[in-house]
Amino acid sequence: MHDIQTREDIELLVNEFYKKVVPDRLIGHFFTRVVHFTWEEHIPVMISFWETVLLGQQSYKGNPMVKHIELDALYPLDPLHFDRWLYLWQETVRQLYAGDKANEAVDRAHSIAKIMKAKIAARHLPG
Ligand code: HEM
Repeated sequence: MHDIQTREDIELLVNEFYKKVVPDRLIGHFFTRVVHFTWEEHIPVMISFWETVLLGQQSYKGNPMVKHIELDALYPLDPLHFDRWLYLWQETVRQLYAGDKANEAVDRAHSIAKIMKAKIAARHLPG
């Protein structure tokens, strides 16, 4: 088993991740019913995001925080959704890759999710 080294490695990771996400009972509906995006556009954005995070390519220019605040307004995102997302992400990374970048993919997802969860939870407070 090798480490994550190229955009193609990330492409496989993202595609395999979504094979688990789409039929998932807890979070699949966000991708199939809540948002109306096209996979042809979304997949390359996700690949670029992880290429930027892990391989330093600067190919992603966007704001995931804003996207998820908008998503939460359409259908409330709660901690269980984040836990499920992270579980499936970690499972997919571990199935495919081993090494520093693979560890980083898991760790960075957890730290980004923690920030997203906190910002979204704060928006759910009254007042
Ligand atoms: C509760 C867990 C999550 C759910 C249900 C979820 C769902 C989604 C959905 C439906 C979109 C498409 C939004 C749109 O195009 O309108 C999206 C975009 C995205 N998500 Fe998540 N997400 C979750 C957690 C995360 C986490 C933890 C990360 C990062 C580690 C992440 C990274 C991204 C990125 C980079 C995009 C693309 C934003 C853009 O278009 O610029 N997501 N997510």
